Amino acid sequence: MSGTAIPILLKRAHKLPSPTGVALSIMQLCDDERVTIGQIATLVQSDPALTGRLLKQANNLAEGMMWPVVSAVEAVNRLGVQSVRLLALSFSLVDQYGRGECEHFNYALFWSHALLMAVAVKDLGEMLELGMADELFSCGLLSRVGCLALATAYPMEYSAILVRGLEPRNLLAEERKALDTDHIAMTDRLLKQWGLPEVLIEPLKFHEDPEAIIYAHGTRQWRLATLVHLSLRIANFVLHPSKDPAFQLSELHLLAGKLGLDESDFTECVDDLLQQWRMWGNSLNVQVNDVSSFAAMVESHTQWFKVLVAGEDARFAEVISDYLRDECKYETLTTDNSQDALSLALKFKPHAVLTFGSGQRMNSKGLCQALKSNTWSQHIFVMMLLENDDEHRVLAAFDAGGDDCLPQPVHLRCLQARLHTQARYVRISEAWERDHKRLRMAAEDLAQSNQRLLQSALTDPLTALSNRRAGLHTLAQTWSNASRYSAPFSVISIDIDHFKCINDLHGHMVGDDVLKLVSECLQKQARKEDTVCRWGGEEFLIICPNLELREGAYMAERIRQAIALNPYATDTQSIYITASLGIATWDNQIGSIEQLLGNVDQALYAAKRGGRNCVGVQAKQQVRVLKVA
Ligand SMILES: Nc1nc2c(ncn2[C@@H]2O[C@H](COP(=O)(O)OP(=O)(O)OP(=O)(O)O)[C@@H](O)[C@H]2O)c(=O)[nH]1
Repeated sequence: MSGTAIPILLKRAHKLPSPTGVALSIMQLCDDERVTIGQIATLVQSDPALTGRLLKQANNLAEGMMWPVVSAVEAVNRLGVQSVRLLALSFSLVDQYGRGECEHFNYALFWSHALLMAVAVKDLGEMLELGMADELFSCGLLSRVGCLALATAYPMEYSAILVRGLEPRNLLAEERKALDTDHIAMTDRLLKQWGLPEVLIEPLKFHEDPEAIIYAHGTRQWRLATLVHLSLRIANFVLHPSKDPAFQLSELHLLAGKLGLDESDFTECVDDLLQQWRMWGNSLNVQVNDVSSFAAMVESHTQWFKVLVAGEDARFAEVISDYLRDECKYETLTTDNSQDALSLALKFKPHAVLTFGSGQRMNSKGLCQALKSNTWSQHIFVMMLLENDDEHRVLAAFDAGGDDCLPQPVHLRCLQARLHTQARYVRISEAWERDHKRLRMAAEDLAQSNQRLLQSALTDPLTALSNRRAGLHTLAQTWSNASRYSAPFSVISIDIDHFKCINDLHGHMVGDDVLKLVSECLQKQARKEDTVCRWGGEEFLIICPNLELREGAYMAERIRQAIALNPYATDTQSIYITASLGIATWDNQIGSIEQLLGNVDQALYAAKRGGRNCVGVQAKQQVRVLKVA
């Protein structure tokens, strides 16, 4: 957190969410190493609501055991001291912060969402063996407590941000701009303060943006961060349904798949956790929606799967089509001839084609071959319904490019099961495709940022010339070319004369402008193949490949004149600028770049000593200064 915000936050620290009463006493007591279970249980008993909730949680854990947990001592024993501490904290926050001053912060929705995340992180986390149930529950419940903290500490300011309904990424940026902190940082701060395990806190930082996860794929930390993100998406799916629930669902299944959860296990688990969410909602007085089962939601959003039924027997085609529409909620079309089937496939873009018949109007084998030979239709799943399942017919169906076949009479339930698998495959592969596209875009963004970073690391910000580091790199390349092809090259150093006086007399801003003016002048004078760089302060270097000493000396002299003839004009006066230049050329005798640069320096110093505004030339261990008559 930077500058001004610390005092503001410190001033408002007392307004940040914190447990009170019995919960606070329990937390303090649990932090004492000598505490006994009996002491904690006595404290728990002083709060009947808390006792009831802990008993419920302990009995959830004890599911399948012969005797239910009935006393506070047993509950504390079963849950463990740390779990009791975290649960007391969580329940206390839910009780106290059900309402508040921040106008556009929906407190009821916040807790409803948090509770659903809590149950999701706990249930899925247990299934994936990522931690202890109660720790996972508290971690899920408080994973976005930073939002509540901002609403509590800055009610007016945060309300003004929330009313704009920003996307998560923009919301974070706005929070930082207006409050100099954000809800992710606040969550991190509070959870550390409340003593949640560090291994659970760290992954929470990435729960809104899984592409930013820094952990290696498949590690425990990666799985935790992905789990919390999945739980966030489940809670969003239930509480903030989008215009495209089928899309949201396919994203959920893809994420679950990444965590190794099988689709039917996942559906079952979500159904179970929705039930728990309702139970917890009642017990904690948190509002919960009356949602239909998750399995039913999955079922009702499979409508997008489109099937073209193309069969010679139009009546039978209608029967299949009606069944798929009514029972599976698929979108269907029927036809009884091959030609129409192709044009319908082009317009309707079905995910699957069911075809049967080998008469004049409908040639299912021919239709299958036509679909599989066109690029636009190759991917369509083609199922052929055969008159019987003799080996010859089955092999011929696959030879024609069919993806699957069923013998007639068709068992509609079997057909449904096969198409359902295909629909699931299509849904996952579409989601995968989107995921892949997002990753590719993220990789492109990263490559561009890296390129910009590299560029800025090699560029002088004031003059936009190559900087010293880039200059050294070019020198090394030029050196290696010269050694390989025995092609000479020259290096010219340019140092503005009495630059300190310009700064002292006219100020640094003018000094900067003069540096820019000189750099433009150098670029104009340099050849295309030369590299002009800012070597430091008021010194520049030009690396000139394939330039002998004689021509190099002419070029240096030309540059000197150009600088001298190009004064810097202010509104009131012209500032005359001169520079001293040194030049040296590579030859086989020079053993290193440092030696060559040393020669250029000698030439430059000679020019300075020789009265400035002139060119020093270093050749064959001799230095001379070119004097202009
Ligand atoms: N405005 C401005 N001044 C700079 C920058 N970098 C270095 N300087 C100044 O450049 C001046 C260089 O001064 P000196 O090394 O004494 O050289 P000089 O005054 O040019 O004298 P001679 O080279 O001996 O002719 C110092 O005052 C630096 O503060 C810059 O980016 N902008």
